Amino acid sequence: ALLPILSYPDPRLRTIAKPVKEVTAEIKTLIADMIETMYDAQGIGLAASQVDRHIQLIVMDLSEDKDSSRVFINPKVTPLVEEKQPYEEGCLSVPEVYDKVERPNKVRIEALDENGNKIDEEVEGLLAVCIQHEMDHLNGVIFVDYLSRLKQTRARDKVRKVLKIREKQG
Ligand SMILES: O=C(O)C[C@@H](Cc1ccccc1)C(=O)SCC(=O)c1ccccc1
Ligand SMILES: [Zn+2]
Repeated sequence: ALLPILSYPDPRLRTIAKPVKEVTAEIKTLIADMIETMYDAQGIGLAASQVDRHIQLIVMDLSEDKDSSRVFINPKVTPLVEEKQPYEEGCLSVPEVYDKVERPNKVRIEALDENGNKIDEEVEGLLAVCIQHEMDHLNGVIFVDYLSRLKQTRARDKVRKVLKIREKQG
């Protein structure tokens, strides 16, 4: 089922997500709904925080054909390089706002997958950028927090405008 995505600056987006204790049937349903919602919103990632579920769960799919989704439960991300690189980011909770954010572009991801199997990978490029962006969501951080006050104000105005237009479109 499609889930409503919280929009910036909704304070619920600032909630700190709790670890997942057990991958229950309910959580497997949430995973499927998040993947469906991510594709419908044309995203490459989605954190549970964005659908108002405050548990440490991320889904991602960077593939062209949108046929290889990945699930990260209780993820831990460790930068593998000091140097930060800028990357043009977007966010499904801040629609139609794109801006450069500097992040390490090589990280180690430790997590569980949807079957409770351990994930321990070194990734770089867009996958590294995206997992850090999603991890931020689980910690109540949104990419606009890294931008200037002026850009944050412009982002708030833009989101308000976009949501009004989407409401009219029905
Ligand atoms: O809000 C989210 O977490 C999803 C977000 C993930 C993300 C994209 C790009 C850089 C960092 C994190 C999106 O999918 S935004 C929409 C999108 O598909 C996209 C935007 C910019 C570059 C590439 C993809
Ligand atoms: Zn986001």
